[in-house]
Amino acid sequence: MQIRFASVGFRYEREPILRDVNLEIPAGSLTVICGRTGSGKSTLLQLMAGLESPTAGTIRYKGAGETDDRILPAIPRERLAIVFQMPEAQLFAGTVQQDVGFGLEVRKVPKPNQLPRIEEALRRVGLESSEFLERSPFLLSGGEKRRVAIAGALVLEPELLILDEPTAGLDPAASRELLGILARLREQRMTIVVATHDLDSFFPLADQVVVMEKGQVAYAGGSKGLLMEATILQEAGLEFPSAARIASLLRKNGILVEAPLSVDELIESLERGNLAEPSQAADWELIEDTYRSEVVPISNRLAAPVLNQQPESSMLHRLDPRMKWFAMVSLSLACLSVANGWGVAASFALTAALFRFAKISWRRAWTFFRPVLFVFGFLFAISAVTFQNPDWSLGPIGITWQGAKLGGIGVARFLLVILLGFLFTETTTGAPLREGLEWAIRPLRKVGVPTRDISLAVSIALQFVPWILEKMGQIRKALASRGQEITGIRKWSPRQISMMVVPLMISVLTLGDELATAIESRGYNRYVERTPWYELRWTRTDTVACGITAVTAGLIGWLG
Ligand SMILES: Nc1ncnc2c1ncn2[C@@H]1O[C@H](COP(=O)(O)OP(=O)(O)OP(=O)(O)O)[C@@H](O)[C@H]1O
Repeated sequence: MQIRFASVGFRYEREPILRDVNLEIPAGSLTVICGRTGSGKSTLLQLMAGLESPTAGTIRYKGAGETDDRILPAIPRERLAIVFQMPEAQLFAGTVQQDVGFGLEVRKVPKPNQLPRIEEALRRVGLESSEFLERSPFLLSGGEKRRVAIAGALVLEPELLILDEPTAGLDPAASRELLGILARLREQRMTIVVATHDLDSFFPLADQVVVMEKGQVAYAGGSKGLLMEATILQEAGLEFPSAARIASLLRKNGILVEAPLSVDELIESLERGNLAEPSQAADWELIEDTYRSEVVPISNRLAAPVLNQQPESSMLHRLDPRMKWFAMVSLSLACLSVANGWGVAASFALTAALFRFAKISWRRAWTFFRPVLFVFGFLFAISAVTFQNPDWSLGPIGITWQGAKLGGIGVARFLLVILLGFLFTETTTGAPLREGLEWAIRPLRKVGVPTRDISLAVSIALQFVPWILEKMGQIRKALASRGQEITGIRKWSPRQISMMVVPLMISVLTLGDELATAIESRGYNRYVERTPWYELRWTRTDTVACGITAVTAGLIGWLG
């Protein structure tokens, strides 16, 4: 399958993540996408897999034997498969057979036809079905889990296979096996796109290398061409592949080598042992020189990256955390005390103004609140229902306006408190949040309250919420990539939630375990005084903000 990006742009929130991406992925090729962390590789892959839509430009796909290229959804999504970073965290079924067969189940492939396809997918990734079909995917080794995840992508027989960091975290043997699998898939003319930092492994395999820098394509072309323009790799903050570094060093020391792309090629050319003139040039010049003597490959340096993705911050971000704790608690109490529509309206208006002031994007807030709104809507509905003296009825179910009003106000109060908590965590990072709380509750230490444990637990718990939501988004994308595309309210159906629970619980437990180990390994001791690395600093702005908050909280309390 051939893929063509034409002037593609993308943003999650305000800041552009990708800009003016023009790229062609030839059918049957293996393309390697590299770039420093945060340069937009994973985002590019998700657009390619149709899990996100470009905010500018188009992505066109042309299948084997097709005359015209098409955009999604005219091209069925099952022809594009993606395997995410650390896909093992997204395995969820009880057996390998169920996990690999998930995409077939979703596509309602008849049961008798499923098993041969699952076995074939396992064979393609080098797993013996008789040994693995009935095993739990959670009890496999890291390399085996990753192969199961790839089999889950291959089972729908896609024409395009996208892999994000496929060798990350694998030992050298597992990595080599995975490279062998990809080499075989390429021989079968599958189009493969890999985002990776592991240039040593992928350079020799790549038909095309794409270098991403700050959301733009800095280079797209052959791997030798890239080494001929070695400064591009340097500017993109990437290491040269070891074979290239060793080759240039050997050249410097008088041993001529043909420009190798892999260590194997290097050893082969060394065995031939042609001598070279010693050189005094700089490392990157030597690398360019070494590869320039080769046949001229395709190479095209593209638009110079200009993006600066510094996150925006507001005055709310800069306020002292003690002031923000005070504001959150006093405004939350005021919101909880409102008992009429005016109070509710004023509190929402204030919260909306604070969100705007803090420059929190509506899209992010909406992602956070969607699940909560569903629960609150349900609570509101049941508070309005009555079976005695209804004001209005639909069959046996009656509605009272009084119940609806009281339920509405109750739900609004709690929603406001959650909104304020969200605002607080969005504008305060972990260390200030913790220091501020610890300062406020420190006097309780005298009466034996473990204040340090409490502040640590609260700051971790508050930051767990956005993390969990982000994880849920990733799992939903993983399910969508395997054919489970659910939109609207059905995203929150019991079936959908049950499928997300297993990988989510595994992620939460793993993170909890890692956090506990990290805290322990850093020598955390609740009884020992530690040096804070965030210094609390109260300024005049904080005093003014405190005054405004107190007045506003009083006004809301009075109005409500
Ligand atoms: N769901 C999201 N919401 C908002 N911003 C995001 C989201 N996902 C990624 N980003 C931002 O987009 C930018 C590019 O991220 P991306 O994951 O594509 O980079 P990457 O090159 O794949 O990095 P890495 O090598 O670390 O995986 C980063 O600044 C990141 O913070």
